[in-house]
Amino acid sequence: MFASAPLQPPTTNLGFRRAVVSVEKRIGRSSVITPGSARLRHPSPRLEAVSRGEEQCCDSTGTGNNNLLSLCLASDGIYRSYGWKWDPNSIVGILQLRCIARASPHVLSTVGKSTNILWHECPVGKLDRQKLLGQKGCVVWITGLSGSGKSTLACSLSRELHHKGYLTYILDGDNIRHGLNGDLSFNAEDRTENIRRVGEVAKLFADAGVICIASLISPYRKERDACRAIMPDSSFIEVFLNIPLEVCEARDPKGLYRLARAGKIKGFTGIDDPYEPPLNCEITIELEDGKCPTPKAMAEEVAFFLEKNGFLQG
Ligand SMILES: Nc1ncnc2c1ncn2[C@@H]1O[C@H](COP(=O)(O)OS(=O)(=O)O)[C@@H](OP(=O)(O)O)[C@H]1O
Ligand SMILES: Nc1ncnc2c1ncn2[C@@H]1O[C@H](COP(=O)(O)OP(=O)(O)O)[C@@H](O)[C@H]1O
Repeated sequence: MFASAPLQPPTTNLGFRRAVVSVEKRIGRSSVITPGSARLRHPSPRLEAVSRGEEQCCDSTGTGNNNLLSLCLASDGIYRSYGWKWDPNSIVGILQLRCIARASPHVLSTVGKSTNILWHECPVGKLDRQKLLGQKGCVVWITGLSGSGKSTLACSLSRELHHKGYLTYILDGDNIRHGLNGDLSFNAEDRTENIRRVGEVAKLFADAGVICIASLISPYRKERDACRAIMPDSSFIEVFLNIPLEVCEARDPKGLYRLARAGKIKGFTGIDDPYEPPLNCEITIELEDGKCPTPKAMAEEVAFFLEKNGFLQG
């Protein structure tokens, strides 16, 4: 059941600090093979940190071989790992490793232009918040042309989930540009930054346990994929509103296509600026018999996906 291939001493990436982990002993029915190596049996485990006592939990992703560990930084400055649930829906196995890391607890780091910074952990973790809310934080990322119905779907989904007792929050491109991203234009560089920032904010909402609905054109595949990449496994749900340009243009609720066609807006998505459709998104919504599904039907499709994938339980 457990592959016997020797692993590297698991180097657990805590983002700003790297801790070389040596396995101390095996507890329970899972998976430590030899000192200095550990292997988890689930091919792609979705690990959730279980916060213990007064220790601080660090969500972390191990490198290589699916060798994922989450570590707790205890007050004595030693990292230890405890029991993890594999899968939030069905506990197919409890891993109970006990690891000790040789690492300094106070390693300052540099991220971009931020020097000498230290990540602070809190004993109240994501799992605790999810239990409290009875849902799992995630990002529903709605992408599509202007006028494709992103805001309509976002509102409809939010309403549907809210009525069922789930906490949602919408990050709408138009709205965010009224505040946080008001310094950004629509040139490629600024759109990239727009998407990056919304991705980071969405990640925080998801970490808070909220079902975060991000609706922005987000025309570039690379940037959407980058947002996906910063999210924990499978909690980024990309919804492509694949509504043809002709339909969006006919709707033109803000008159922007008309202005773009008249050359009064330069670099308008779909007219003289590119839109790169997703290649591998979770949900695609498109015309059926030439008609767009109703906002309610679109929302129900997304809500069904969330339900089926365990996001609507703590
Ligand atoms: N040049 C150009 N191209 C596309 N859209 C434009 C442009 N200029 C202004 N608008 C208005 O801005 C809204 C899109 O903002 P986003 O933040 O979602 O765009 S992006 O993701 O940065 O591409 C978009 O809103 P939606 O129609 O809701 O998509 C437009 O109202
Ligand atoms: N499923 C739908 N069926 C019919 N009309 C829709 C649908 N979704 C949106 N619309 C209409 O299309 C227009 C653009 O929708 P909107 O949500 O503002 O798009 P976006 O946020 O992508 O720009 C609005 O007038 C809206 O009422």
